[in-house]
Amino acid sequence: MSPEPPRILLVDSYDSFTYNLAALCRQAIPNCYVHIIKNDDIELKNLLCYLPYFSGIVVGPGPGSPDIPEDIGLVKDLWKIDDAHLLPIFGVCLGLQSLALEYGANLRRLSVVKHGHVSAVEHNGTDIFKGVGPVDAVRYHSLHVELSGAKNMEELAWTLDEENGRVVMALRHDTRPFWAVQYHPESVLTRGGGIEVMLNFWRLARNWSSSHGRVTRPWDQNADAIFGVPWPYVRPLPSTPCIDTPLSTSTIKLNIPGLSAPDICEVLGVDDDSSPFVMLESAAHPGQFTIIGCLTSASLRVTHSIGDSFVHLANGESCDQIDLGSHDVWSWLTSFMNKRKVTGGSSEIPFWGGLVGYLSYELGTDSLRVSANRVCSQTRHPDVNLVFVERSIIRDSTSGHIYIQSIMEDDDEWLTEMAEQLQSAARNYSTYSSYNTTPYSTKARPNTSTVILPDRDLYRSRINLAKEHLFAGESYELCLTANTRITINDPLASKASSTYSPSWQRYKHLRELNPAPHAAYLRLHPTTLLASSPERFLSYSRPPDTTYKLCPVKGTMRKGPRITRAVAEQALRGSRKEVAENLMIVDLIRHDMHGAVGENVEVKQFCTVEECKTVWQLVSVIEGQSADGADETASHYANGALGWEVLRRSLPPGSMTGAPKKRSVEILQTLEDEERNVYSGVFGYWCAGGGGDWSVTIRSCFKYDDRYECDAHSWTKFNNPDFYPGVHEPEHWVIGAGGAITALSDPDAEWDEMLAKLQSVLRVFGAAVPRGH
Ligand SMILES: C=C(O[C@@H]1C=C(C(=O)O)C=C[C@H]1O)C(=O)O
Ligand SMILES: NC(=O)CC[C@H](N)C(=O)O
Repeated sequence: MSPEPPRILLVDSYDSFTYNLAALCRQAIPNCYVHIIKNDDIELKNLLCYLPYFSGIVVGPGPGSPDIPEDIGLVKDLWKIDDAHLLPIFGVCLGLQSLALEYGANLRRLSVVKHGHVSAVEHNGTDIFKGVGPVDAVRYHSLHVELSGAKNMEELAWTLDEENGRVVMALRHDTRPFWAVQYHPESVLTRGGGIEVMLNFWRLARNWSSSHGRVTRPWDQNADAIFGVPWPYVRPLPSTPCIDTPLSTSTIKLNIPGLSAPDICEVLGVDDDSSPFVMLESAAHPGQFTIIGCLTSASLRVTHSIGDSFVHLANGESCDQIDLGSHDVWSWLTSFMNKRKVTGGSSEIPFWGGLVGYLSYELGTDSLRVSANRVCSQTRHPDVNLVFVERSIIRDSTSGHIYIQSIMEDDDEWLTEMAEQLQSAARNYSTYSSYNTTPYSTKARPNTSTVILPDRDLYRSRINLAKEHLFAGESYELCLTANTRITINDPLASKASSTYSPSWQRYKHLRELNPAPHAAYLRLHPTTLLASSPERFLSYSRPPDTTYKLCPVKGTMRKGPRITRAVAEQALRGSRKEVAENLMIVDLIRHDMHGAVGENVEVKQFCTVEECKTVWQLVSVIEGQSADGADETASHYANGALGWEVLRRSLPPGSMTGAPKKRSVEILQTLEDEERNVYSGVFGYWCAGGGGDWSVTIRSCFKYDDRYECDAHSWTKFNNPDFYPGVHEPEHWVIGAGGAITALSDPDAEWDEMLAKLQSVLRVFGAAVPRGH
C-alpha cells in the first residue's frame, strides 16, 4: 500500500494571495494535497475531530487585525489546541501576528507601512532558516508584533527599517510545533526565504510528528464531506454535452489594406442608431485584430442583471425570459456555448464567431459575494450584455487582410456579396476620399455639454480615508475611482436616426484622440459603450495547449513634451511606490489564476514601461496553463469553458480593486458614491472555437438609453419612426476614472493622475478639465 500523501489544511483569512501559498506548499511538500477553508467556515471545536487527517496547517495572511474576531476567525484558537490534537502549524503575516498575540506579544502599527516592499531579512541560520542564505522578502503589512513580555516566543528573523526600527520577521514557539513569518514567502519577488523556508518547515514538521508518534489518518469519506476536493481544483462545469456536429466556419480572405475598421462599419450600416452594433477594435499598437460583428435581426442577445434568476434571450423579433434554474449566469452561458461549438475557421485569426459584449464591475463583485451598492431605481441595467455573432469581419492591421466569415449554414451567398461590397467600397473610397470614413463631424460645442466632475476636495478626502484603511491593515492597496457625468443637450445637433448615430460619431472622435489597442464600439441597447482601453485583462488561446494570459497595468504617468521614455522609465520602473503597486496586483493575479487553472502559473513579464497615446504605464504579464491538458481532454473545456472560468474567478479586475480583493471592494463601496456599472468591468469576446479576449473597461464612456426595454419588447423593436422623438433628447454619458491609492499616495498627485485618465476621454465631448482642478 502506498503511504498516505501529506495533507495540508490551509486556513484562508479572505486574502488575495492564498492560492500562491497553496502553490508554494505543493512545491515544497511533494505530492501533498492542500485543502483550503475560510477562517469562519468552521469553529475549532468542530474542526478538532478532523485534524488527524492533516499533516500540518498553514495559516495564511489577511486583511484586518488578529485582535478583531471577525478578521481572524478560528485562527486565534489554533494556537491553544490541546496536546492530544497538536500538529505542526506555519503562519504567514496575519498568521504570525495572531500567534504572537496569543502568547502575549504587543500588536503595534508600523510608523511607515510596508505594502509590496522588498526588505533584506536577517536571520540566525537555524530552524526554518537552516541552510538559508540572504533573504530579500516582500512585505504586505501595517501591523507588527513586539515580543517583549511575550511568553514562549523565539525570534528567528528580523529586518531593520529606517523608519520602523527592528521589526520581527519570523518566530517560533519554544515547545510547540508552531513557526511563522511576517513577510510573504509566496510573493513572486521574495528571494531566499520562500521555498527554502517552506522546505525547512516541512522537514521540522515531519521530525516533530515522528518524534511525537503522530501519523496522519488515511483520508476517508467523513473528511471528504467536510473538506471536499483538494486544490488544485477546477469547478465542475455543467454536464451539457457539446453538440455532436459542431458548426463549421466559412471564410473569404481579401487583401484590402486601404479599408479601415470604421470604413467597414459604415459599409455594414453602423449609422443606423437603433440597431445593435459591435466592434472590438485594435486601434493602436500592439493591437492587431479588429473584430466586427455583422448582426442580423436573428442575432441572439443575452442580457442579465445581477439578482435576477433569469436571463433575457432576445433577437429582432422576440424576447424570452429564460429561468436560470440551478445555474448561475456563468454556468448558464457555459451551457449556451457548449451547444454552439465552432470549428474550421482560419488559424490566422483569433475569432470565428461567438459572444461579444461586456460584463459589469458589479457582476464581479457579486461573485465575491459582496452585494452591489445598488441605488434603488426603476430601471435595472444589464450586468451581462452580450450578442452571439454568427457573421463577422476580422481585420488584421499588420497584414492588411480582411476575413469575412460566417458560422451560419449555407451562407456562401452572403459571404460573396459582402466581399463584393467591401471591394467596391475600397474602390470608391480610394477614388473619392483621402480620409476614408466620413470624418468626425459633430464636435460637441462646449457650451452644449454640461460636465459634472468629481469634487476635488471630496476625492482628496477619500484618498485620506483610503489611506487610513491602509494604515490599519485593512487593505494593501485601494483603486479609488469616481464618475464624471456629461449631459449633452444640443437642440441644433443632428438627432439619432436610422441614418445617423451620434454615438458612432463620438467613437470615431475618441479613436482619433486616444487611439488604443483595446478600443471598442458596443451599441447593445440599452447600453452604448465607447472604449479606448490600454489594458488587456485576460486572453486565452484556442485549444489545444491553451495559455491563459493576464496583463495588469498599474503605475501610470501623464505624457508631456519633456517626458521621454527614459524619464518615464525612471519615474515608473525606478519608483519603489509604482513597482510596489504593480507587484501587489501581480501577486493578486497569480492567486486568481492559480485558483482557476492550478499550479502552472508564471510571471512572464514584470513591470515593463509601455507607451500609450496620452500616458506611460507599467505592465506585467502572468501566464497560466491548466494541468494535464484539462482543457483539451474534457469535452466541456474544449469550447473555452476553462477560460470563462478563469474570467469568473478573476473578476472584478484586481487592478481596479486593490488587494486583498474582497475587503478592498467592501471598503471602496464606502468611499465611492455609486456603482461603477460598465466602468471597471470587462469587454471582449468568447469565440465559439474556444479562445477569448477581454479588456478592462477603462478610458471609456458609456450611456444607457432607457427607452429600450426587454420585458415587453425585443431590444431592437424600436426600429420605427416613432422611436425617434420629435423633441431633442439629451444624452447622458458617464466616464469613470481613478487610480491605485497606497500608503505612500499624495492626494494631489493622485487627483492629477485621475484627471489625466479622465482627460483622455473627456476631450471627446469638447470638454476639458477646467484649470485649477
Ligand atoms: C482606474 C483606472 O486605471 C487603472 C489604474 C491604473 C493605475 O493606477 O496606474 C492603471 C490602469 C488601470 O488598471 C482608470 O483608468 O480609470
Ligand atoms: N498580509 C497580511 O497578512 C497583513 C496582516 C495585517 N492585516 C497587516 O496589515 O499587518
